Amino acid sequence: MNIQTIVSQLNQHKNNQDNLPIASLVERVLSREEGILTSTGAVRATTGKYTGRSPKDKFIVQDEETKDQVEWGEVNQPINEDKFLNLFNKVTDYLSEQDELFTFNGFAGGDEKYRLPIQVITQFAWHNLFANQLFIRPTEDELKNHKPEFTVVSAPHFKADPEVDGTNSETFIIVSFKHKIVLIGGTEYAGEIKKSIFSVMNYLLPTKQDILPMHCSANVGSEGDVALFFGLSGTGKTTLSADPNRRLIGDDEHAWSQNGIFNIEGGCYAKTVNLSEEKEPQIYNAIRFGAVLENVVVNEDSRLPDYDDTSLTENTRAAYAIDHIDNIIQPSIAGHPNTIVFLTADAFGVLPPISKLTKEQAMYHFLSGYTSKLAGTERGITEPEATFSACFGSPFLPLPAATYAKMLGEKIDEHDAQVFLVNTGWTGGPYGVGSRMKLGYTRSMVQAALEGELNNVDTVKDEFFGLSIPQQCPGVPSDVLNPKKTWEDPEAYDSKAKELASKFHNNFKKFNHITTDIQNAGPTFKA
Ligand SMILES: Nc1ncnc2c1ncn2[C@@H]1O[C@H](COP(=O)(O)OP(=O)(O)O)[C@@H](O)[C@H]1O
Ligand SMILES: C=C(OP(=O)(O)O)C(=O)O
Ligand SMILES: [Mn+2]
Repeated sequence: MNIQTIVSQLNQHKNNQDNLPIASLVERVLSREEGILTSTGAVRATTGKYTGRSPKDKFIVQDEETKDQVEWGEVNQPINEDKFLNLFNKVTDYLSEQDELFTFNGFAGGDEKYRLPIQVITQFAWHNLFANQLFIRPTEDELKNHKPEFTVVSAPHFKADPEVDGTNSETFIIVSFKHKIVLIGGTEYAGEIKKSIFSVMNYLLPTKQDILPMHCSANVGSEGDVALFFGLSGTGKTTLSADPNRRLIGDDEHAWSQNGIFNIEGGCYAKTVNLSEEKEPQIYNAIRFGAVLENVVVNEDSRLPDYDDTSLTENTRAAYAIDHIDNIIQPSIAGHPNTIVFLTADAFGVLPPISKLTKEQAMYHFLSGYTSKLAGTERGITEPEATFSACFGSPFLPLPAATYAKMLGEKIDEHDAQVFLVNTGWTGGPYGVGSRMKLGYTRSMVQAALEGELNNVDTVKDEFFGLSIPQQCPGVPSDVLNPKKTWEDPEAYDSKAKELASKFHNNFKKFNHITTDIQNAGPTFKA
C-alpha cells in the first residue's frame, strides 16, 4: 500500500484525536496516566531510558533524491528504502492497533511564504501536547485547508529489531525525503520530534528555497535591531535570548531569507536544571498551564517541581509556546541581523568571555563550532571533552557544513553584521578548578555588544587565539574580560590555551578546501 494511504488510514483511526485543544490534551495526558499535574499548571512526563537525543540511531533514507546531496557519515547514516518501508509498515500497523492516536496539524516556519505544513501523529497524548507547544499552530481556516507536506510518526513503545530492521538498536529516528516522513520509535524523549523537523528544514530550505537555516536563538531590540545567538546544547541560546529589554523571536531554530529572519518553531524548549525565578524570570514564569515539564522531579505531596534535582537527568526540560514569554514578536519574523553572537561553553577556561571577530575569524569559528561537553557529574572526573560541531549544529545538518558556511558568509558580508564570540563556560581555571562565568556578567557583555558599546572601546589581541578582547564593558570587572588574569597560575593558563589551540588546528584539517584567509584566521599559536 502507498505511504500516503497508510497515513490517511492513521488519520481515520476511529479514535484519532485531531488537533485537540490544549485543555483536552492535558486531560488526556492525565487520564491516560502519561503524566502528572504540577503546582505550576504544567504537566510533567518522564521518558525512561532515553532522556536526551540518540544521535547513533538517526538515519536518512538513501535514495535517488538524497544520494548525491546528503553528507553521509556518522551524523547522517544511510538506510535503504526497503528497510524503511518495512519498518514504516510495522510501526503504522502497531499504531493502528492502539485505542487512541493523536494528531497535530500545523507548520514549521514562521514566514508564511516559506513555511512547511506538517503533521505529527503520536502514540502519546503528551507528545502531541509537546508538538502543539513547539510547532506553529494553525488558525481555524488554515486547519480546514491544511495539507501536510511532511509527517512525523512517533511510536515510542514500538521497539525495532536491529537484525531485521537495519537499525543500530531498538530506537530509530528515520527521515525519508522522498516519502516526506519522519519515523520515530523506541525513544520517548520529545526533543527528537522537534529536532527531526529541524533536520528536515536544514535540508529543504537551502536546496529548494535558497534560504539559510541556523541553529540559533534570536531577539530584536526597540530599534528593530536583530541579534542571533548560535551555540550547541547548553551554551545559552535559550537563556540569553530571553531578555527583558528585547523581544524574543525564538530560542533555537531560525532561517535567514532575502527578507530577513524567521523562527522555524512556535515555542521554546528550555533546560530547567537549577532554574530560578531570580536568574531566569521569563523562563521560570513561562512554566504554566499548557507547558510540559520533561524529566523534572516533582514532589509527590506538594506537586512543586524541584529544578535542582537531577536524579532523572541533567537534561531536564520545559516546553512552552512562545506566547508564554511576555515580550515576543509575532509572527516570529524580523529583519536582517545586525549582531551575531557565537556562544561557546569553554571548559578549558581559556577563551575570553567576549571577543570581536573579523569576517574571516567568524567563518573559522562557525566551521569549527567549538564547545565543551562536560564529563558526567561523577566525582574525580575533571577533564572536559572538547567538541567541534560544525555550524554549531552538525547533528542536525544533512548537507555539507561548507554549504551553510558559504551562505552565512555571504549574508554577513551583505548585511555587514558584527560577530562576537562569547564564552559562557569557565573562568579562573578549567572545569574543576575555576567556575562558570556568572550569568549576570554574560548578560552585561551581550547587552553591551548589542547596544554597540563595544564598537569603539580599546581592544587587546590575545596571544594564542588572535581574538580582539574589549578592555571595558559596563557591569563587568576588567580582569574578568582577560581570562589569563583570572587564573592564579599564568603558566598553567598558557599550557591549557596551547592545548586548546592545537585542538582547533587538528579539527580544522578536514576543511582543507576552504580559502586560506579563513584557514589562517584560527588560533595564532601553532605547535
Ligand atoms: N554565563 C552563562 N551564560 C549562559 N548560560 C549560563 C551561564 N552560566 C550558567 N548558565 C546556565 O547554562 C544553561 C544554558 O542552557 P540553555 O540556555 O538552555 O542552552 P541552549 O539553549 O544553548 O541549549 C542554563 O541552564 C543557564 O542557566
Ligand atoms: C533540544 C536540543 O537542543 P538544545 O539543547 O540546543 O536546546 C537537543 O540538542 O536535544
Ligand atoms: Mn535551547
